[in-house]
Amino acid sequence: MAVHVNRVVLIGTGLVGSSYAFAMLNQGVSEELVLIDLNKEKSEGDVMDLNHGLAFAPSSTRIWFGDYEDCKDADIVVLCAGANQKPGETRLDLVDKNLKIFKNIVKNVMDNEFNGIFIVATNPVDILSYAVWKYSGLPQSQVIGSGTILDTARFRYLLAEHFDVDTRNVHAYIIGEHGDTELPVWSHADIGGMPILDTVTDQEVLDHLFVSVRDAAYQIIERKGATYYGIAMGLVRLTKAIIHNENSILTVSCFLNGEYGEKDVYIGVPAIVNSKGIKKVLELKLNEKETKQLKHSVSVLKETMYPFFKG
Ligand SMILES: NC(=O)C1=CN([C@@H]2O[C@H](COP(=O)(O)OP(=O)(O)OC[C@H]3O[C@@H](n4cnc5c(N)ncnc54)[C@H](O)[C@@H]3O)[C@@H](O)[C@H]2O)C=CC1
Ligand SMILES: CC(=O)C(=O)O
Repeated sequence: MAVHVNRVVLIGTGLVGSSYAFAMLNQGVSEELVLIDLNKEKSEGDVMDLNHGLAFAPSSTRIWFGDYEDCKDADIVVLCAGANQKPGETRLDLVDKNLKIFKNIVKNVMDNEFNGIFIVATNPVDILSYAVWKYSGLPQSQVIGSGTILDTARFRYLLAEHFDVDTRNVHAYIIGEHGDTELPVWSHADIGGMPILDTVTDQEVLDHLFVSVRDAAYQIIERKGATYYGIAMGLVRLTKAIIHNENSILTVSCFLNGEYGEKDVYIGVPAIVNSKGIKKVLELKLNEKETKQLKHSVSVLKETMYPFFKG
């Protein structure tokens, strides 16, 4: 019997993509990593540079500059190609430009009979995940957006700082659009089994923590032009959940088909992720305020994307 060699194809090796490739190598996640980008020179340079680090990696990875034919045998295709936000731009402002880029990329991938899992990182990530599902014709379970994986990580970090505990002991989710209408699920946030709302009752403190999460990307973009390390590590976490068939719960952008009373939208919610992709969307019991906020987030996404998909 032939031994399966796991292969990840990364399309878009800019700041996010190359940080992802670096993190993949450092964590020894896949046996093969293929880089594709319009900017061939830059990508070839990355391949050389990454290969020179192999002697220090925890396990061996074959890395090369490839083309769309390499998608045929891939387990995962990670999409980081496209425009990023300039200072003052929202993620939704990128929709037109990046949808055009994605139509082309997804066609090239599917022309090579790809039947693995798509991971989408490019913004606006919820709308582009919906687009990848539509353009590819793959089942919804095989298209996963990074959703609020990064926002949730930022939230956990800021809460950990506030309470002076290890980030990994904070259990709290940001859900909704990966963008300005996202929301914190305070009703299910706990540290070591103790609900945060039992300890903090000052709404101003809670609001300040959340706003710092929601606006983190703007703060970073103002300072250094782009964000990439946090998302790169989040994408690697997601890749590992798929490659190792982990059944891990992550806040990713997935298709809602009645969950939370919503349909026909990709949005960030907790879901179980394994080698088949999205195994199950978890439906948190939200309070009235959270339910309203999620509904608003869904409607903003639909209003933005439907003109591109519904004639
Ligand atoms: N989901 C999330 O949490 C996050 C998402 N992002 C998003 O990731 C995306 C990438 O950001 P950066 O890496 O900073 O941008 P970048 O400009 O550094 O890199 C984009 C890359 O895409 C390539 N590209 C463009 N069109 C292509 C095509 N048709 N085929 C192949 N490659 C193509 C470019 O040559 C470039 O190398 C942006 O949309 C950004 O907003 C960024 C941070 C967090
Ligand atoms: C750019 C972006 O989406 C983020 O850092 O959250």
